[in-house]
Amino acid sequence: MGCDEKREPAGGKLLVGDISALTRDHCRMRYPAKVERIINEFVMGGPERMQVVSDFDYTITKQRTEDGGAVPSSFGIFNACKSLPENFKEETDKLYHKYRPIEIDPHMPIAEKVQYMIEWWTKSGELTSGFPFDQSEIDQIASKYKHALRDRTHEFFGDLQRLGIPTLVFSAGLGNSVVSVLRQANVMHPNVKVVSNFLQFKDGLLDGFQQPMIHTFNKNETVLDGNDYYDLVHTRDHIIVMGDSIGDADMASGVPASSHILKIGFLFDHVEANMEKYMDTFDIVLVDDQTMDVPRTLLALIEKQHQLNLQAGKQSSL
Ligand SMILES: C[n+]1cn([C@@H]2O[C@H](COP(=O)(O)OP(=O)(O)O)[C@@H](O)[C@H]2O)c2nc(N)[nH]c(=O)c21
Ligand SMILES: [Mg+2]
Repeated sequence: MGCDEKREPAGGKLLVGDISALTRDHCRMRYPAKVERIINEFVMGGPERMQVVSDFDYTITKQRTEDGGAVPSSFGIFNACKSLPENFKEETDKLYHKYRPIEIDPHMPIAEKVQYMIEWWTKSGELTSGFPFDQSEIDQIASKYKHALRDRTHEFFGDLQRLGIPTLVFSAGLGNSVVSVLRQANVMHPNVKVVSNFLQFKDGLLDGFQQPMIHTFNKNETVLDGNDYYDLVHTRDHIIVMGDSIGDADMASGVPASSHILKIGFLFDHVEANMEKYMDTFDIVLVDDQTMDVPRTLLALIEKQHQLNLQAGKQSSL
């Protein structure tokens, strides 16, 4: 805690009880006072100290659509492509049934799981090898799902661009699908970076995934170490993390310990059974909220104060 704590936004300290998006029934917080403190830090620090880190599948895409239609994951979009070899789906399904239970096993230590995840992504990469493939196939399937993003996603990415806030979309899925959906939804602005597994080609044929491999348990800022994006964000110590899985809450691990991190979790499946764990893990838990309204509210508060500061700066220089 620095001397920032004694400073307050121009209109006085913000209270969570006065922020209507945070007082709605489906918005839960275990420690509202902590959320309030972080929001005030964010507002005082301004956009130049902010960064956003978001999961893709079922965080940027919806967990539930109006027409009840299922939204495929990024791997699911690839699996729906027509030119995959006959046995591809069968073989990757076998891997899924073997490794998925390990990924979500509540009893196995993470260190042990990591080896299995490396095995899974490696074998999946091997199956994704040795046949011709065109990105346009992914684009065609992805175009059907560009409307399956959370309501006001377009506005949210617009806010982030206007405020110049670096936004990392982190996915242990397939980057080619992630970028295709984001591009076709017109939100792939220059401030947006996708870190994920991208297809690799050799001699005109698929050759697995590019390095570094991003799997469930290294999906955090430590894998960025040393790359350009790390240089861009490592001084931005005010971080909004958004995800739908418990593991997503760790996406900002690797940033300096002094950072202020606000974790937003979207909870949809088995709400009762999962609530306790989500409340332990995320600062704000949004239950069946298929919008970007809460993160947008935070950005609006930051922008309002920023504009007041700019105006005050102009007046004092007159
Ligand atoms: C290697 N591999 C991993 N997965 C799953 O893809 C998920 C991608 O991880 P994520 O990016 O954290 O996405 P999420 O938002 O869906 O959690 C992992 O959690 C795995 O369960 C996979 N799913 C499919 N269909 N095929 C694969 O080859 C495959
Ligand atoms: Mg997800």
